[in-house]
Amino acid sequence: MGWKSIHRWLGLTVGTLAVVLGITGALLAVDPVDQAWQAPSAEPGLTVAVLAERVTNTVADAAEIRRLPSGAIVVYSFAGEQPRASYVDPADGRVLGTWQASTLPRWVKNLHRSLLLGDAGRWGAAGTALAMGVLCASALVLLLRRMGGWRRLTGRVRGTLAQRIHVVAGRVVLAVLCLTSITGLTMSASTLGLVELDGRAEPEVLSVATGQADVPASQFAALQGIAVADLRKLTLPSATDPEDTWKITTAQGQGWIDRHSGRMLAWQDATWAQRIHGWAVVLHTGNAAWPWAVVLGLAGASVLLFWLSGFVIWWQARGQAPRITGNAPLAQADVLVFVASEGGSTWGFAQTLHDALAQGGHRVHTGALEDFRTTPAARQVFVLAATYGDGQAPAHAGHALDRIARLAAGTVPVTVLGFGDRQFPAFCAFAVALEQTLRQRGWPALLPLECIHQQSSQQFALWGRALSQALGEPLVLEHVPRLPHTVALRLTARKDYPGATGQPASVLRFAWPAGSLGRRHGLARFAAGDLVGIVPPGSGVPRYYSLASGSQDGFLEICVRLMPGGLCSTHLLGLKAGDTITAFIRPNPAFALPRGRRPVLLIGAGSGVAPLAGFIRRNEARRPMHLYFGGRDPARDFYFGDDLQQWLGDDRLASLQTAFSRIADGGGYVQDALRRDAERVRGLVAQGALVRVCGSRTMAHDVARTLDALLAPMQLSVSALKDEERYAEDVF
Ligand SMILES: Cc1cc2nc3c(=O)[nH]c(=O)nc-3n(C[C@H](O)[C@H](O)[C@H](O)COP(=O)(O)O)c2cc1C
Repeated sequence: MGWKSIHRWLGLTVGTLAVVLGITGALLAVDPVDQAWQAPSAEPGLTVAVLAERVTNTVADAAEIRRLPSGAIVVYSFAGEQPRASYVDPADGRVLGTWQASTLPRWVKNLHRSLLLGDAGRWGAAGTALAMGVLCASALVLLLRRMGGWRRLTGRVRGTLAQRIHVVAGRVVLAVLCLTSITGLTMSASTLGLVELDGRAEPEVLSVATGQADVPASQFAALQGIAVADLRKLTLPSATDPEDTWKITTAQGQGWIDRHSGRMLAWQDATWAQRIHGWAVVLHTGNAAWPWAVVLGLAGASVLLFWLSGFVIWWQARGQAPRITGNAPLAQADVLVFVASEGGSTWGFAQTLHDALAQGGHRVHTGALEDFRTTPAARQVFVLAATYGDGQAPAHAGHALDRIARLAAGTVPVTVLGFGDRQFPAFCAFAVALEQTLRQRGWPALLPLECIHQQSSQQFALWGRALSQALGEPLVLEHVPRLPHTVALRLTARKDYPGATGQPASVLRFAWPAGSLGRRHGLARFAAGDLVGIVPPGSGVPRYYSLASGSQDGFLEICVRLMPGGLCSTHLLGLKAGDTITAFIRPNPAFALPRGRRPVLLIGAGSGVAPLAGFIRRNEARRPMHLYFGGRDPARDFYFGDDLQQWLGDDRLASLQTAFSRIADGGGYVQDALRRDAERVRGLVAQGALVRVCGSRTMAHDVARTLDALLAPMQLSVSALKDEERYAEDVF
């Protein structure tokens, strides 16, 4: 069982009890905070001798003086037969008011300590604390794996909202939760009698009358050397027993003092078990320092957040869990498909491939990559591998690469298909490593490695076409991902362009429905650079377009170029004002522009200028934004051209450089414009500029190569900028 399973199942089961302990713990943290405000602490340097004198002067029948961990002094006395506990001011011994152990109902403490089940419940609570410890340890392993090691622990967290909440909260409170479970276990060990704090007998000592007048407490030599800061409790001798002694307990131990002479009669050092227990209590309850109690309270309350977000993560993963239908037995299959997936989506693609091949008459077996093997019956092997944790394998396939590297090469072709995201510097790194290892070992391949960006169904379908050709069989890979809730959007305006190479294009503006999914539901907020998924009629596969507007603009705008034979672009370019489309929003947080004053370098080609135009439109703060636009012909594909001129005029756009490749003196490609402006580009990067690139994959690749060359003298590269989260691409 891996760390992930341990974490998941412990979290889902014992996690519910941990929520009870967390919430009650958070409530109990109120007490130390409350007590810290009730009474003052002793002045620094005050000795127990002086304190005892002051208190005995004001409280005639004082029986015991306690210093609470908060520093407040409480005196226990008797009013007749009635025991009483009062706060006193250590400055003069004045009684300040009645002391109460807790302002909370007793059952809260009992619920926390024993789940309201008495002794059996104490074992239950201890077991839960142990489970919390294991949850924390597994969380640390998973956190490091997810983020790609210690060095990246503080990096940006990616994933769904629930995943981000779980990971970010984990980074903040994991250490505190670990500590509370360890200290909780330490305390349970003594409450349950597993550890004896002090097995020694008390010394048999008595006060001896000297015949002279008794020394007053303020002159007790034994008490003069002890600061109030070290005091735990001071028990006064009984008024009626002349042989009774004073007894003092401090963090260091306990001592017995002659009531007549004030001499220390006996002293016992605190045992190690007592000292450790003392620290555990302080750290677990926060009773010695109210700010720590606040931290503990927040950490306790966060357990509920972990449980809820963990539950959502489990629920979502459940929906994507591998459930391959129609799986042929391994030994009989002529096609084997092996999958490495963290979030589960790659299994969906595997199922699509599986079904298409099975429909073509193949016997297909699909399994997890850690079970990689070939069989005598296998004719083709496919490996579908996602990359995680900044270039690493998904957790379940952590050892698969090493295993494959040790296998003797077979003769059956093994084709790798990677799944990743270009926003990561190590794009599809695990698939690349698999491909390299397989080729180095001598395995043949039917097709070279292909990497699918952001789970693109279109890219997968294209790979399917290449596969169909290579196999010499008809094969269509139409992967229909699970779609989120969609809404109908109504076209309100369009601006048409002749487009380059005879492919007309339009900027389409849709009204954003304020009611159903719109602004009133915070969930549906979107920003320029996010994606709108459009489901064309007659297909379940959405096509994604980058948004040129944000919800604050009050409309949704995209730039669409007609793709020859393209179902969605044909549908969109055929729309008239008033027609509707079916759509949903897919956030693209890695491409979003963080707020700030840092300059922004925007590089876009063709319809790729759309999200960049959206950034400029919202640049009300007039941060310096510089746009490099690449097109073919200003008369045909200068999308947003009029808007850009207007934004230049009102300073939303600081500068605009264009390059048109199909006209004389047009300036070539956008990367040529960057090269011409090398000094300026370096200057902007030196000022901390953020870079956003949007356009075709080839264009993004050429821009990255150009910038690598331009930045080399600064010992910088595109990959270094990506590491610093200053460089993001949106490619299609
Ligand atoms: C936390 C996290 C880390 C990721 N790290 C990388 C990475 O280093 N390189 C990459 O190309 N993709 C990375 N991705 C993107 C995933 O590989 C991509 O979304 C993939 O399609 C997920 O497939 P799965 O759902 O089967 O796990 C990461 C995604 C997440 C959530």
